[in-house]
Amino acid sequence: MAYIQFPEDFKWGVATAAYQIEGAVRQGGRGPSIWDTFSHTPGKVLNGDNGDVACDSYHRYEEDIALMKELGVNVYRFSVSWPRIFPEGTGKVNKEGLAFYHRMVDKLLENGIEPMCTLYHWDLPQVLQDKGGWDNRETVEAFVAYSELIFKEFSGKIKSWLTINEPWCVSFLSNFIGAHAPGNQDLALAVNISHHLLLAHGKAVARFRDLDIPGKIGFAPNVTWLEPYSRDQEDVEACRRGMGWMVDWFLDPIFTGTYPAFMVDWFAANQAPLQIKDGDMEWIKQPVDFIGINYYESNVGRHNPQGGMLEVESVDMGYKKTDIGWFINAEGFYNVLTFIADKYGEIPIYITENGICINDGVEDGTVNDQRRIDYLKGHIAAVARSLKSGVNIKGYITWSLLDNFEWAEGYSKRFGIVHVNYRTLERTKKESFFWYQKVIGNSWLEV
Ligand SMILES: N=NNCCOCCOc1ccc(-c2cn(C[C@@H]3NC[C@@H](O)[C@H]3O)nn2)cc1
Repeated sequence: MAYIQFPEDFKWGVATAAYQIEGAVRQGGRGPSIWDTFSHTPGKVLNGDNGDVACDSYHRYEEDIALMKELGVNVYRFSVSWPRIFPEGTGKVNKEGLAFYHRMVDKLLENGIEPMCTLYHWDLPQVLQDKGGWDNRETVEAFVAYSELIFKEFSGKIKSWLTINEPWCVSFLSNFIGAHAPGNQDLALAVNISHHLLLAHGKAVARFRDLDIPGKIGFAPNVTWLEPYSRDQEDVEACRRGMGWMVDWFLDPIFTGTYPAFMVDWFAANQAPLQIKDGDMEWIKQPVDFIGINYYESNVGRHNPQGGMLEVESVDMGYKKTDIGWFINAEGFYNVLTFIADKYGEIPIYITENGICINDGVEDGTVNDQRRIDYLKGHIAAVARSLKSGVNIKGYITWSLLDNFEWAEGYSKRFGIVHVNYRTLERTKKESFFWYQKVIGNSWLEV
């Protein structure tokens, strides 16, 4: 049996997010978020599911941390629920909310697990949405004030910070495609929101520096790889647009201080002009200490004038699919990681999300999710291959510890290495849990 050994200081972890696991939405002083509103709007979430209870991790976090301890992770990536801290988005602070996260972070530290905190994982306070949400520049300032409070409150306890999770999902998926909260379908609005998200990120990073908070800060874009179906210029350019939309649009401004011109022009031609105010790009290009990369799938892309706003379509090449219908292609993971390293240099990278939707259930007390083990093995091998190619990857954090509320798919789609019975809230360690435990324990991959 051959082994791929990971670097001595390589970190292994699991990830979750507040709205997807906490529940207790009307407990502990929490205010409503846009996902409370969206999930309670008929037709928005499969089966009418919502995050009211989820995995009840607000009450069961000690059980979840015990699972992490058994797993052997060094890092736990979680998110703070903004409306649990500021029920109205700004103004009065909910002390019960702060106390909950102190209890949770203290328990992690007691167990030798490093907390990695995502400040924004999609649960915008509804009061701010009622005032325009991310389309309103006041929300940018509200995010900076919320970030400052959390920086100061947890300074010294939390030393790894992520500002915004998957800004492509927050802007385009949620305000152009409309599949996520708040469910708008307006490209110009989505482009403006993407700019405000980057501005909020940059201003929060600047505040982090000004406050001299110990630790490192980054953000977590979701990325994909689009392989051209042919070498026809039309197919190559169509794939460039698809990657430009999800990757370059969010990384170029931070690393170069400019948006990719070909995408600015494409959006303008689609009646969605980018509106930048003086000084915005200076804020956005604040240096970050690392980037979190969230990767799930890649596609083969082809030009199609009827292929949506970008005129690109995915070609089914017969790759295996996950239970959410995404293609499985670890080669694409390697390709996008080396693309990012080639374009943006030596910036340290954490894989902050990688995982697979496999809906296997519990049979005789076991969940035999071999397909998840196969996916994780192939994608962790792609991380090893990228490391060998010089990509500066510092850690791998799988999505997710627990089956949880998968947004518009509700509870029908399971990403966890631990199964959750949503009626009893019983946790059952899947076979992938034990497989990942061995990988972490040895910090090597058997191939
Ligand atoms: N591209 N065009 N699509 C056309 C039509 O799309 C409709 C739906 O699209 C998408 C695209 C992407 C996603 C997605 C989900 N996760 C997983 C979460 N990551 C953060 C964490 O909370 C996980 O739960 N990452 N990405 C969902 C839906």
